[in-house]
Amino acid sequence: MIILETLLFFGSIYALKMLIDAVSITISKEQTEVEEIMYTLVWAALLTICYHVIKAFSVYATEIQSAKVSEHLYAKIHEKAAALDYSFYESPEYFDVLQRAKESGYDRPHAVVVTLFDTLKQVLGLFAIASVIFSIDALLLPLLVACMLPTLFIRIYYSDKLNLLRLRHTALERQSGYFGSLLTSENSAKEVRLFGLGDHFMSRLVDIRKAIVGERLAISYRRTIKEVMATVLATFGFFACIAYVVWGSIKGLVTIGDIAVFLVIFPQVFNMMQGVTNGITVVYHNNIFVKSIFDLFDVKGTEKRTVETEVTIESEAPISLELDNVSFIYPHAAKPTLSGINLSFPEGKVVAIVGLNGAGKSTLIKLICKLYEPTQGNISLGNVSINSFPDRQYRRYISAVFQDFCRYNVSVLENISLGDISKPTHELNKVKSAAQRAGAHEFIESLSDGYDTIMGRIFENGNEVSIGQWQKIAIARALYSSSKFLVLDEATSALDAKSEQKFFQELKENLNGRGALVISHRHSTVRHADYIYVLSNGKIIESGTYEQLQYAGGEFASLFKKEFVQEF
Ligand SMILES: Nc1ncnc2c1ncn2[C@@H]1O[C@H](COP(=O)(O)OP(=O)(O)OP(=O)(O)O)[C@@H](O)[C@H]1O
Repeated sequence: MIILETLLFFGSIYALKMLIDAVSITISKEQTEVEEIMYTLVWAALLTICYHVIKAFSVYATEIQSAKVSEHLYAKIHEKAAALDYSFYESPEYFDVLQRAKESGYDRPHAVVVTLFDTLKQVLGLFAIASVIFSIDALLLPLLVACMLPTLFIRIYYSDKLNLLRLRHTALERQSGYFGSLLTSENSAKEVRLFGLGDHFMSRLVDIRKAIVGERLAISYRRTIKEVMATVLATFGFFACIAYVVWGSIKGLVTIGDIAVFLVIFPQVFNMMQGVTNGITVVYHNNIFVKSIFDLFDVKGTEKRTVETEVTIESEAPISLELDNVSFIYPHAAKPTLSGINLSFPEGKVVAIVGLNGAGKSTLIKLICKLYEPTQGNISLGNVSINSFPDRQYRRYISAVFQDFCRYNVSVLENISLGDISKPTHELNKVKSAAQRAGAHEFIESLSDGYDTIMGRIFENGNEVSIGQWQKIAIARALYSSSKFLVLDEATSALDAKSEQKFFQELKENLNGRGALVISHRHSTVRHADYIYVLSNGKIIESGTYEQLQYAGGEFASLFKKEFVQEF
């Protein structure tokens, strides 16, 4: 379409020149050649109409193309971010790459496509015009090109400078985004008001923004000065070309049609050359941003073996998840968080892990959920190393309620059924049963639309519920899955005492033969466990049944004695 559009443009210009020449011949011969004039006039009109029709459709085609490219890349960015290992969320460098890709995600590819087509059109148009100009005088063309080159070089030079600045500023941009979100998000709204932190965070935000914008504007200022100089130079050059052609017409070297056409197309050449220079600069500039997207696509997963073939666990008896001498050190951390952990987590049993803050309990859960690999030792499921399982298959065996569980702003039904998206969607009976076991059914029924109620306040008609009620939904989500093991990391911390007691009293029955790994600081929770491990500074220091540990009078007994007294 662009080629057709250019040919039509060139054709209409040429028909115009023929028309002027026909008119000037008529005047010089002092005889009227109406037929010839009408003929070229009709041609010029037809070509101009076709040119405008094709041009309109060409704009539409570009819109389709750019929308498709943008949507595709936008989807790919999110797909890539979701597919990367959890460990990437430990790395500030990854967040920088992700931030740059997200920044460039939607607008930049669109801008590249639109500008690319636009510039291509301008270049083809220039070729068409160049041939006309060439036919007037061969010297004009190189002169015109030379006029525009300094502007092009200056813009490319400063695009590079701005990009280097952008790379240097990514971390600052993230910081400013962070302080911005503290000022605007619901999560921080209460504390910001209560502690009067608004002005404090605002001044941090303003300082960062000043540093970012100040440097950027300083570069833009230097670029503007140089551009003005180059444009003045180019304009002198263009007017020198006009003088040259006018002089040629006085000498009788060019026809009236030629000079008329030159004067008609001259402003267009000027604009087109400006357009091409702008286009090349914009494509170059935006391409730097688009490169950020490909930098994200190039991020490789960790060195983990990727297993494709599913494993069959050959055991009729209940299986067990075993940790054998497992140690773990976080990337960039100085010392291990877990050392020499031996632990058994059998199907059908409730196992508890207790320990002080920072003992390594949540880290242990991350290893069990295969979000990290142990630095040493082995984790096996049904006597098969978990490294032999494809991630997807392994995670079908485990469901979890994390301390920082997700609050999905979708319907209650969807919220719970997200626990197992492989099940036929929205099996209301199974969802209800999970909600009943989590103690959530009653409050769900009291919501305006029951299980169809949209949760959270982000979307229209959303219903906010209490944190404890959100936690019950998260528990229902985990119970809805058909996994063989359930991990509960402080999963009942927001439940009222009555609900928590009921939940743990009925846990065994509600587990339907699954295993449950419970992390809790509460005595009332731990005492329901079949077996307890005590973790301290990343090591298991005691293990046994509740009675054995109380009797032993060690760390566990001293940890829970006080609370025991308080509770009763
Ligand atoms: N992402 C991380 N990178 C580096 N070190 C970490 C990371 N997360 C936790 N740690 C370190 O590991 C230690 C154990 O943390 P973990 O969250 O496993 O403790 P926990 O026993 O679950 O504590 P709590 O009872 O407070 O939830 C912490 O002291 C912390 O220093």
